[in-house]
This record gives sequence, structure tokens and C-alpha cells, in this order.
Amino acid sequence: MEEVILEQKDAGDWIYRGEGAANLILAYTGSSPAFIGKVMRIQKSQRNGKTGVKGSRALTTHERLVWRENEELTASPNREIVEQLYVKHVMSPLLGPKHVDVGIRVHVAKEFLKSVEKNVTFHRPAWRVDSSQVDLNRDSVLILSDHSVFPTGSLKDEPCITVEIKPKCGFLPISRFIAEENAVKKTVVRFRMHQALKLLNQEVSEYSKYNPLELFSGSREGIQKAIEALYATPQNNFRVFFNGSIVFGSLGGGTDRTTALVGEAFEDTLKNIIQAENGQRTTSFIQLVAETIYASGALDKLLEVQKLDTHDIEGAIHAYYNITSQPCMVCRELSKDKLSCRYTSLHSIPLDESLKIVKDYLIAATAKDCSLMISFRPKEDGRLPSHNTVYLGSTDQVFEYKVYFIDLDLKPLKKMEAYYELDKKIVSCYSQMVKTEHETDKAVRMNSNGSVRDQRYALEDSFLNCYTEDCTGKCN
Ligand SMILES: O=P(O)(O)O[C@@H]1[C@@H](OP(=O)(O)O)[C@H](OP(=O)(O)O)[C@H](O)[C@H](OP(=O)(O)O)[C@H]1OP(=O)(O)O
Ligand SMILES: Nc1ncnc2c1ncn2[C@@H]1O[C@H](COP(=O)(O)OP(=O)(O)OP(=O)(O)O)[C@@H](O)[C@H]1O
Ligand SMILES: [Zn+2]
Repeated sequence: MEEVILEQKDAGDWIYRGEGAANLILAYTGSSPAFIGKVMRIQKSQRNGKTGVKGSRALTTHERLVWRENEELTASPNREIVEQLYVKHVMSPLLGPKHVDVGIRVHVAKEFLKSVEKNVTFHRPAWRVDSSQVDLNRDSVLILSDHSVFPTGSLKDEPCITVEIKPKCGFLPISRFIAEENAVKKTVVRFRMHQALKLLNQEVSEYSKYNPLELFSGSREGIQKAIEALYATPQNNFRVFFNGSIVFGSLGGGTDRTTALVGEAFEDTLKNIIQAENGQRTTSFIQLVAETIYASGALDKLLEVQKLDTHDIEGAIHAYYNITSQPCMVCRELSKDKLSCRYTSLHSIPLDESLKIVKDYLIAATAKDCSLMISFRPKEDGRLPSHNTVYLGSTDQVFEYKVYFIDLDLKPLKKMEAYYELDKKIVSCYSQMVKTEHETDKAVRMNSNGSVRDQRYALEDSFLNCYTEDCTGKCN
């Protein structure tokens, strides 16, 4: 922990950059060399009466069990330190330290946090203000490199463009613990099914065209298709920053509520970095992003970590109840005929095995929720050769790039029950939608001899038919 303490007078140097469900991100605008090129990550608390979003205490007794092999974590006095050590000792070795910034913690006075809160309120999305506030009970914040720019020391007017991607889960589960009635999970990717629930809850206004299986496909074509889809429907999965300011996508996380530059304006911004004719720059930019993801291999690592979820929540939840020594709520709910020995046998495995299943599940959960920030700057001839360069054929340009994972937070053990409930909700909402659509579709066809197909059904149909294991993406 740095010895510096940020006071009320320092608050004016920090401006709103963005936020997610749990943290507020501020960028530094002052002149202290220690903070130039840095952002501050401040934990929020929910307004609905709960304390910190992630809880403010250190690890709970059961979490200490789960993480007992990671002594650095279990010895930590508070949650903030645990969070940082989790990134350092668990996520960074798995994802590669080159792509992970652990950051440093800095003390802050309560007056600093109060001042910051006041200064940024206007810039925050109203719905985020309604649901969360700066957690005034924290006495330290995290200082991280600003991944939307290159480190200081770069030439002053050098342009930098950064994409932020929240890829979500990139594989189809194959766990034998997935119940027969939920078998759809093995063929339709979770992100697509979740869209149905988000649409129902009006969290999104249209289906995302994005398919995580394409982004993680390891093929140039698949990745390119995924980036095109993210550009078409960014939701909270895609943003672009130019010299640290957002130019595409929505600020503040969540869904697709506010969009910065669109279409022509975005093309216009790109002229600072992509040497192509007007109208061609966005296409070239998408190629650049796709090529870099392909070349960097960062997503291959991420996928490996996501796949630590070997049992799926339908298996891991039983191991969770073993750890907490509670009667298994899931087995209790299942009627006798459905209570297969697949599940009951999970209750007689050794504790170590349960701990491993749940620990791996939680690590995978972090990997399914984190984001990537990829920054580019045109390569100057005089600069030393770097491994991290990518050639953009369509404009004959060479770019330097860097890739960082952000939001590698430890998921609380207590969330296991919520994961199980959400999973059920997603599958049932999606299945219900498929059923309704097919019935409606049949009725529409019957009424019109098959000629009337309004756009909505056509769209939803293509969504429903697509993204299964066998789909090559051609049906879109
Ligand atoms: O459950 P999911 O898949 O919806 O993920 C949540 C995210 O929703 P998303 O679907 O990406 O919009 C959610 O993101 P938003 O708030 O929707 O931007 C959070 O990242 C949440 O994590 P945490 O509670 O902050 O630790 C995420 O919760 P975890 O599941 O990662 O714990
Ligand atoms: N090191 C960084 N450099 C630049 N921008 C950042 C950095 N860290 C975070 N951001 C920006 O701030 C936003 C919110 O940060 P972050 O994802 O850490 O919040 P969160 O509350 O943990 O998110 P979630 O809702 O996923 O839990 C990011 O989407 C990104 O745009
Ligand atoms: Zn059980």
C-alpha cells in the first residue's frame, strides 16, 4: 500500500471515466507524475440497503476453506487486499502477467470520496446513480494504468485507439450434470439465451448479433464476424475509446442506453488513425481488431480459464452445499424420480474434491465476466522493433498494440445460489420463447399460406435457429 493519502483537495484532479455494477473508474487530469496515465477504481455500494456490492468483510469462513491453498488470500485482513491478491496470485498466472495489471492501493480520506462522488454524479448514467453510490466506508482505492492510452513517454500528439470487449462465456458446456430438460444449454450458447431474458426484462432493446463462439473460434473469419456483430449491437460488450475518450458504445456499463458517436461521426474519428478513404475506415478498423485478437492469442488463454467450469452450475451447486455443510436445496427440490444418483453421488465425494470444483467454478466465473482492452497506435519508423505489431493489409499500415484484461474480480462464494437460480431462469425464459415463437410462427403460416412473416418473427427465428453447435453462422 502506498503511503500517500488522497485528501479532499485532490478530488478535483479525477474525472469520470466509466463504471460497472461494482466499481467507479476515474481518470487523472492533474500533474503529479505518480498518477499521470493512471485511473482510479473505487468500490461502490448498492443503494438498496446492502453494504458493499461484493461485501466489505475479508473472506468468510467458507471462502477461507475454498481458497485455503492460496495462503496470500486467506491471510489478508480485508476484502480490498484479497481482491488485489486474487488478481496477482490466481488470475495473473492463469492469463499471463503480460496481460494483467495488478495495480497499487492508495489510502483515501472519507472527504476525498465524498468530493469525488459529488463531482461525478452529473456524468454518471441516471440508472447507475439510482442503484449505487461510492462506498464511503472504504479507506483505500486501486490505482491502475489507464489501458485506453499508451504509457507516458509516448509522443505527445500520437493518436491511440482502444477497443474494450466483454466477451462473456465462449464455450458450450458438456457437463453430465446438466439435467435433460436443460439440454438446450449444450447447443445454444449462454450469451444468446441470456439475451431472451434481458429482452423480456427490457434490459436490452434488440437481440445482440454477437456470438461468443465465433469470437473464441480461433479462426480469422469467425473473429471478424464476431467483431462486426459487436459493432452492430454493442450493448455492454463493445466500446471504442480515442485518446482515452469514448467514441463508440455506451458509458457506464449495463445495456445499450446511450451511444456515443455513430456511423459517419465514427468514420470521421477514425481518420486520425486509419489511412483509408471515407466510408472504408470502419471496415478496416474491424479488420485490425480481428487480426490483433487472432494474432495475440489472449482469448485462447481466457477460454482455457473459462473451461475450468467443468461441472456447470448444475453440478457445482451440490459441491457448494457440501462445503457449507447445509442440506442441499437442489436435491431437496428435485422430485424423487428426478433425483438421479448423478447428484446424490456428488454429496459423497471428499471435501477436497468439492473445494476444487467450487474454486474452479469461481475462477471460471471471473474469466466469463472480465473484459479486454486492446490499444493501437500507428508504428513510427524510428521506434524500436516490437513483437506486438500487426499489419493491416487494407491500408498498408503497421500498428503497435497492447492487450490487457480488466475486471478480474473475485466472485463471492455466496453467489453460487444466485448463479443456480439465474441459470434456471435463463433456460426457462429461452425455452418459453422458443415455444411461443414456434407456435406463433405456425399460426402466422397457417393464416397466410406461409406468405406473411413480419420482420420480428423473421429476426427472432434466425436468432433461434442459429448459434447451435452445428451452425456455421451462414443462417444469419
Ligand atoms: O451473471 P451475468 O452473466 O449476467 O454477469 C453479470 C454482468 O452482467 P452482463 O450479463 O455481463 O450484462 C454484470 O454486468 P452489468 O452490471 O450488466 O454491466 C456484472 O459484471 C456482474 O458482475 P458483478 O456482480 O459486478 O461481480 C456479472 O455477474 P457474474 O455472473 O459475473 O457474477
Ligand atoms: N485500467 C483501466 N483503464 C482504462 N479504463 C478502464 C480501466 N479499468 C476499467 N476501465 C473502464 O471502466 C469501466 C468499468 O470498470 P470495471 O469493469 O472494472 O467495473 P466493474 O464495476 O467491476 O464492472 P462489472 O459490472 O463487470 O462488475 C470499464 O468498462 C472500462 O471502460
Ligand atoms: Zn444436491
